[in-house]
Amino acid sequence: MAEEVAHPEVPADTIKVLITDRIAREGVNFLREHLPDAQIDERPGLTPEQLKAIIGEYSALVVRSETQVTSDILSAATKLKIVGRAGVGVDNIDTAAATRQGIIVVNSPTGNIIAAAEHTIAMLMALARHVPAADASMKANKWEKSRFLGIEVRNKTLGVIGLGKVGMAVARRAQGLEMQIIAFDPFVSPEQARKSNVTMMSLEEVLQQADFVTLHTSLTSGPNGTRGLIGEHELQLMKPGARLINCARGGLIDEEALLKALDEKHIAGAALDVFSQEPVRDNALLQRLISHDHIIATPHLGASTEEAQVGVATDVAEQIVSVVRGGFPRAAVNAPLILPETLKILQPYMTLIEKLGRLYTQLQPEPLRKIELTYSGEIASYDLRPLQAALVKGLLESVSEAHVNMINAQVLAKEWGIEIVEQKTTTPSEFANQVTLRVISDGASSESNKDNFVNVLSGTVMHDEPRIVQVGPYWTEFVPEGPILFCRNIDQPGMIGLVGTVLGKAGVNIRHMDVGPSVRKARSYDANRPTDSALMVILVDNPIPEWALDEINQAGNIFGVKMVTL
Ligand SMILES: NC(=O)c1ccc[n+]([C@@H]2O[C@H](COP(=O)([O-])OP(=O)(O)OC[C@H]3O[C@@H](n4cnc5c(N)ncnc54)[C@H](O)[C@@H]3O)[C@@H](O)[C@H]2O)c1
Ligand SMILES: O=C(O)[C@H](O)COP(=O)(O)O
Repeated sequence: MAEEVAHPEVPADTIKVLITDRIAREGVNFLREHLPDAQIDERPGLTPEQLKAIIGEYSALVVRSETQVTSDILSAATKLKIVGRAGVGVDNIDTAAATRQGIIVVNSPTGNIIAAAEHTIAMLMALARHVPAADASMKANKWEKSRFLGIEVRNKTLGVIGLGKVGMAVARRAQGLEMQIIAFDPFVSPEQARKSNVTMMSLEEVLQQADFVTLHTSLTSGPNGTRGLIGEHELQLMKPGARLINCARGGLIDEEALLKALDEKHIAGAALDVFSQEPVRDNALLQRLISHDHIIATPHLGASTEEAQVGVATDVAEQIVSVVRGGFPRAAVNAPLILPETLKILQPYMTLIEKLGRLYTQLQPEPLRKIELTYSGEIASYDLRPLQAALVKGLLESVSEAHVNMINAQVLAKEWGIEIVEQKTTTPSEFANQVTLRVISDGASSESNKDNFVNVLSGTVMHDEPRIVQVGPYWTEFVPEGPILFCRNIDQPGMIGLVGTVLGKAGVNIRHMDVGPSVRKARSYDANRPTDSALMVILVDNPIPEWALDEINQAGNIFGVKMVTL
């Protein structure tokens, strides 16, 4: 049974941050200093069951590589906004599940590069000179000078697999040791590598030519993933007597195959900081591996320097403070990066487009198939992903339990079978900047349904305030806010008076009213225009009683009234 966090005096809306792996004090202090009203709980060593039992209380979770943030745990994380990984690798976090739930996952992409690179060099030298075994021998009161004959690394070839941030830092340091560097990384161009005196080759060539092979790719699954990148075949390709180093991720090496290659003395040794299961304690295969004479093992210490731990902890703490205060993270693993300046410009359009979505679902509650979103004017030149997210939020939140944000909008739209197609033109249309939705719904009855008139919704922003300017086939202009009555009628004298009288009788105050002709007519005055339908948009101060809606609906020449709340 999970131990409850006892804070009975804490108000219900207090922000709570849970830290489940040990992080540097500086990170915890940063959180306490910048979120003075928040409750910061450090609970290292929780079992998955204990974590699941309490995670529902928290807005933010901070982990390193030990806590497994699985989809099962996230399913209980109803208030969670952000998972902060104080480090680089996020393979212990189910980011797909977090994305579906709209939870931001952030990491510290650069905080521990040097630490990891230096540990790799330490492993390289330890392998070359048998440092750990010699030390153990000394501690056993022996003096085995001739047993520990080493090799020099100068003029040897180091094969780097994964020439990213850590891989490149290792390459630079190894060049300082006068090693030749060859590398395999399908995403790095030979020209780019040449500038750093690194020769790119195929994986096979690197394995065949290197005296030391060091792994620095992230761990990914799937057909082109890196899981099991170094298996029996690859180990056999390595030069006889070569040495292997892994300070990246355990799953990159087939550990059984490695044990075999060592037992057969095909390779001379391996240095491992990471394992397919961590901690390795009760795993028989890993126990055999780490106790092998030609293995040097460390318990995932790559990032364990004072400097790196302060760096990653404060990096993640800063992002948590920003996100729980409604801002944006610097290094989100699952969110688009939108600059604050851009976001300021987009904000009123986000409100507008969310309201257009809400208006559509309330006027026309039918399953959607496709939405064509057209942006015209200068607004079209911005990164508009937040607007698409706002649309999905508007469409779905009034009809479902979904909590939509920039993280999960695309996934949710897909789950609901909604295809969103964007068109952008910087040439202004009717207004300087305009957003128009064209909706293709699933309703077979759409054409025949007399209430179905909302296939187009359009809006703009004036003085930083959203305005809806077209609803279906009608021109209009109103601020989408609060309870609004939509009433379609024959465009003839007396209709406004009729509706106004009923509302007066019901004691409903009209805040704003707009009567829009059909778009087939010009917005300007034309005494000879033919009789047509019109749309009354009536913003009211209080909800209209049912009987008053019925009375308006049943009056002659009115074909459809609908109340919405925006
Ligand atoms: N032991 C530790 O404590 C420790 C510390 C820091 C980082 N790491 C791990 O080190 C690894 C590298 O970190 P990084 O910050 O350099 O990441 P990075 O993303 O900067 O670099 C990874 C590189 O791998 C390359 N790559 C991807 N697929 C590949 C493949 N199939 N074959 C070869 N290369 C491939 C990428 O193109 C990229 O250049 C990660 O797994 C990270 O989790 C471990
Ligand atoms: O991915 C990382 O940042 C490293 O593997 C470090 O992991 P750790 O924070 O658990 O030491």
